[in-house]
Amino acid sequence: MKLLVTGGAGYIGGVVVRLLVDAGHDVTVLDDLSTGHADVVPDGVTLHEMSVHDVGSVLDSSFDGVLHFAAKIAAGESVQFPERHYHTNVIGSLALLDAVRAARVPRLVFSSTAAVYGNPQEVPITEDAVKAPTNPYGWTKLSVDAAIGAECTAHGLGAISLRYFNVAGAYIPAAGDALGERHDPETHLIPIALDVAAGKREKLQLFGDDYPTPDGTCVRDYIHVADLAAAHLLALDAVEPSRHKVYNLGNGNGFSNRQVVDVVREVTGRTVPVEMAERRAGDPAELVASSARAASELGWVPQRPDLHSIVADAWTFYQSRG
Ligand SMILES: NC(=O)c1ccc[n+]([C@@H]2O[C@H](COP(=O)([O-])OP(=O)(O)OC[C@H]3O[C@@H](n4cnc5c(N)ncnc54)[C@H](O)[C@@H]3O)[C@@H](O)[C@H]2O)c1
Ligand SMILES: O=c1ccn([C@@H]2O[C@H](COP(=O)(O)OP(=O)(O)O[C@H]3O[C@H](CO)[C@H](O)[C@H](O)[C@H]3O)[C@@H](O)[C@H]2O)c(=O)[nH]1
Repeated sequence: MKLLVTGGAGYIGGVVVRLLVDAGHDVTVLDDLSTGHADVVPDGVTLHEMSVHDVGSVLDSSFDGVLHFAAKIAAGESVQFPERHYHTNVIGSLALLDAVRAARVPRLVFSSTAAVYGNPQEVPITEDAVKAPTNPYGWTKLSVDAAIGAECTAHGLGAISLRYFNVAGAYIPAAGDALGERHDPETHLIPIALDVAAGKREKLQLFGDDYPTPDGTCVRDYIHVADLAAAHLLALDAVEPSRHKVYNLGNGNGFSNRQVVDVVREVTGRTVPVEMAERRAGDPAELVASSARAASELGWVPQRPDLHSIVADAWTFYQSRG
């Protein structure tokens, strides 16, 4: 298939691009490099360095599908600067839908998120659970999911929203460069904890220990980036015209922030000094996925569900970067 990948120079999009190219697809990347890196895009893949708001100048009827990763991603930032998230995630995605409609591109795979659920009434969270985001980031993704659903009904697009839980780890291929998280500034727990383990930061601040969870810190469900990426290839094959399908992607195992730090200590063999800090605004207490629908309908089976291997791959990548 001829595919456009927005955000394909980013952490997750970059791994998906690699898998798509390996599977023989003809891939084009659109990315403004605001958080991504041009060196992630493989040789032979065209990179349009531009904003998703201008995607209409690139997309034409020769494309068979779009995978849409380009977004602002930090939930905490979205509380302080909601306008950034609405501008990129909502207005940018509406520009993409306009371009998809104009060019009659038949397939869309969208990066949605566990943040659409907010504080769940039950865990594990199924796709039918109540959606009550606790931060603007989650609201932007929920509103785009709704816009995509309406687009499919009205105009015949076939789309899949993949609701990722917490993506972590690195893609370590047998040959070629490894790909992992390189956000600047970094906001995610695991890469920050690795920074502390490596001595690049003095200590890890843990945001809140008074949540209604077993040890008081937030609980998350970590999914290996390579497992997550594999789901996108399955989704491309599962798209059906005029339908919008939604799948949660996680391992179904919750780890508290303290437990994550313990795993980082075990994997690295280093000390990770921790300092308790205030809650970070917008954080839901617990996000753990039921991915039963993705298993039964997409045939998706994570190959690296163990948090130790996820952190070990992140550490291998971290060390490879010196
Ligand atoms: N990382 C996670 O745990 C997680 C969890 C759930 C959902 N997601 C979603 O997955 C997607 C990818 O996340 P990621 O972790 O790879 O983040 P990332 O920041 O590494 O990648 C995002 C990419 O989009 C690009 N981009 C941002 N704004 C753009 C714009 N206006 N125009 C064009 N390109 C733009 C960035 O340069 C970057 O390359 C996002 O949509 C995010 O919301 C991520
Ligand atoms: O220095 C830090 C960084 C994070 N945390 C805590 O670690 C947990 C995980 O935080 P992350 O920032 O790593 O991830 P989030 O759960 O906030 O969000 C991530 O996963 C979500 C899905 O669950 C989203 O889609 C989002 O894009 C992605 O950033 C939270 O309780 C957070 O407060 C700390 O205590 N200290």
